[in-house]
Amino acid sequence: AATTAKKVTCPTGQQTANAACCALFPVVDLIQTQLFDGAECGEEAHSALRLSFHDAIGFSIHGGKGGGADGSILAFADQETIFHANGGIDEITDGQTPIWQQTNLTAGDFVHLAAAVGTANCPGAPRLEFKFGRPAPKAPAPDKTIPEPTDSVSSILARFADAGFSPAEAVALLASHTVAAADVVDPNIPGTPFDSTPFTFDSQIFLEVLLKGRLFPGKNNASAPGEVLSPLAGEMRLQSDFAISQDPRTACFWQAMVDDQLLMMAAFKASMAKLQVLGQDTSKLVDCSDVVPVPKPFTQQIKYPATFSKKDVQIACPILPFPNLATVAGPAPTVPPVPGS
Ligand code: HEM
Ligand SMILES: [Ca+2]
Repeated sequence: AATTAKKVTCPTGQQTANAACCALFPVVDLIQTQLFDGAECGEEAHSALRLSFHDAIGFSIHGGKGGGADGSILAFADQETIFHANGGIDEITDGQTPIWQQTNLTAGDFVHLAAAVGTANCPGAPRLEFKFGRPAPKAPAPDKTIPEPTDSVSSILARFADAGFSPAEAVALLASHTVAAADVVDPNIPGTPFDSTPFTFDSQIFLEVLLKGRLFPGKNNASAPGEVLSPLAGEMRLQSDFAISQDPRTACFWQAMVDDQLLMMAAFKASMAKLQVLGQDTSKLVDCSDVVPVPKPFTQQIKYPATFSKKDVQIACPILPFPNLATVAGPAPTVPPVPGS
């Protein structure tokens, strides 16, 4: 039988496996009230997750790049937010800075705790790990470490490999785009989501990116660099997501996620655990994962958006069967923007 782990009760009443983690419960509350409008999976939670990626990926397993998941993007925001790939990131660094300054956390601990808490606000998300104790960042990350939607699959996979991630792990991390919207790809239509359910951590993103494209969400069908035809009005499809869904090196990892909530959750959790300690000496970090809120589950089968069916799927994985999914009734939807930008 499993042994019951010993827990300590914190002055605030919560329990944790390690007394050092007690200091984090008030920070989690602060983040929820001041940053996430009371535990919402809204624009700020989405942006906090994106921020953790843009912070951590400035790292190479071969050395010579940045400090990884060290919070440099927050501490040196004036320098890193200028990078082209960080377009729009200043909104969340500006939002986090005054809240971070109310805490005793280093920038790295704050950025990666906020990402874990924000993700937990999204139903269907896995409960991400949180490791505590990153030292203060030494320097900003160099430019050109963050993949862009105009990049080729080869260049994206090469960048992920350089940071220590396999193609399967890169696809797993892209589950993040299930709770995501674009503000700056087409600046005329801020808050344009990547799937029809940007407040739910479901596998809808993996399905919708495979559907035949029909339109651009821009005014008068205008397109912008980095996007390709999307299946739904009001929805944006990143060129990189589509290319990765179709490339023989990644297509089967992509398709395997469609309607496999548990696979997606487990793969995303494992890859995020790696991402959020990139460049850190993990032997010096304390496991404070039990301060991260437990996300609400998502247990439904996903569905084709109304009017879509299997005939609209651009299947690129010849070896896996495609799941049988129902179609939502009614006319094709228009996906509303994510408010708050
Ligand atoms: C191939 C790699 C990737 C590319 C090219 C890419 C590109 C983008 C772009 C262009 C946007 C929209 C930015 C805007 O216009 O506001 C975006 C949003 C986002 N990305 Fe990625 N991304 C990648 C990987 C990731 C990863 C690995 C994560 C997290 C683990 C992530 C999390 C997010 C989130 C959560 C948003 C939504 C932010 C919001 O709604 O405010 N992305 N991504
Ligand atoms: Ca979604």
